[in-house]
Amino acid sequence: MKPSRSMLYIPGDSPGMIQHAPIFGADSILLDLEDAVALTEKDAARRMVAVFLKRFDFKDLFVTVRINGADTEFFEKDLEEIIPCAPEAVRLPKCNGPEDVLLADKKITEIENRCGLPLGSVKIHAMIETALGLEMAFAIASASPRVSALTIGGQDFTADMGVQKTKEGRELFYARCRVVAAAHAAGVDSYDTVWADIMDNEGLLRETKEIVGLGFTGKACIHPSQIATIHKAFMPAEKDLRKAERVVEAAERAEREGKGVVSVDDKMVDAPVVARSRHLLALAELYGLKRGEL
Ligand SMILES: CC(=O)SCCNC(=O)CCNC(=O)[C@H](O)C(C)(C)COP(=O)(O)OP(=O)(O)OC[C@H]1O[C@@H](n2cnc3c(N)ncnc32)[C@H](O)[C@@H]1OP(=O)(O)O
Ligand SMILES: O=C([O-])CC(=O)C(=O)O
Ligand SMILES: [Mg+2]
Repeated sequence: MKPSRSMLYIPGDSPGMIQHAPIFGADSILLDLEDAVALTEKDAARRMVAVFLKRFDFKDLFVTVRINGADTEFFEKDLEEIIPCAPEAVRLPKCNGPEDVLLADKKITEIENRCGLPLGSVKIHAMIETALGLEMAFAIASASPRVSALTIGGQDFTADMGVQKTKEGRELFYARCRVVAAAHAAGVDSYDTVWADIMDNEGLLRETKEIVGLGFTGKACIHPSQIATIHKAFMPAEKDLRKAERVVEAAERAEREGKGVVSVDDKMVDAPVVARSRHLLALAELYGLKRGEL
């Protein structure tokens, strides 16, 4: 298993940015054909992204492409040109219900068949960007086995709701909770929305710690300088890891000694506490902390 904490957006019509993608240290990248690309550049961007997917060595980066929405004239063309190049996933913006996923799924299946690609190999990351999409979040996440992540687009969601997007993010709190729970219930990953202020990495760190606390498995970003901050926020705090180690040790000792319940730091340790502790230790290891390094 590889970490999937950071996903860097790169405009699909910026070859200079795309060619540097492997050096930034992101876990994944998102070549954008949607809102980062002007209407007049849509065809050129699509062609450019297809050429990069075919010819460029992205090393071990997880490469996804954000196509244009099912309600646009670009949707079919995007799928026709991008799927044969076999990106790991396509991000589907503005999903309002399972029918949007099913439409993309059907088209992708046709193209995979035609091109001799393994069926189901190109995944869908479905974006929740409207109030209607939010109400349908679980149905969207479970519409097809091709969906491997739900993501929230905070700019579009707040625009749809007619509210302002703030750094504190109260207006997104319910939507974030609902998206992350729907994703988890469907057994898929969850990506939080971008932090728009590229000069304010302190704010990004605070926000990322919050969304990690809600259970998101990753966060999108728009600038290479945001990647390290996101990774820092995903790493569990040292004091929490030390506590988790004590909990797991105590639980293993109790099991050897045939005891049901033990206490650590004067607090009862039961099965969910042990499960959470093991999960935290596993995450730290996934994010690069070696055993015994604490
Ligand atoms: C609401 C939404 O849908 S958000 C998602 C869509 N938006 C995007 O994809 C935007 C992605 N980000 C960007 O395009 C840019 O970061 C911008 C326009 C916000 C700022 O760009 P710049 O003003 O060039 O930033 P800056 O001067 O700090 O860039 C420094 C270097 O990083 C590069 N860089 C900046 N952003 C990125 C990026 N996302 N990916 C790769 N390289 C990047 C620049 O090309 C520049 O490289 P250079 O030194 O070789 O010339
Ligand atoms: O993925 C994101 O956060 C960017 C986006 O489309 C939005 O905020 O509407
Ligand atoms: Mg959006």
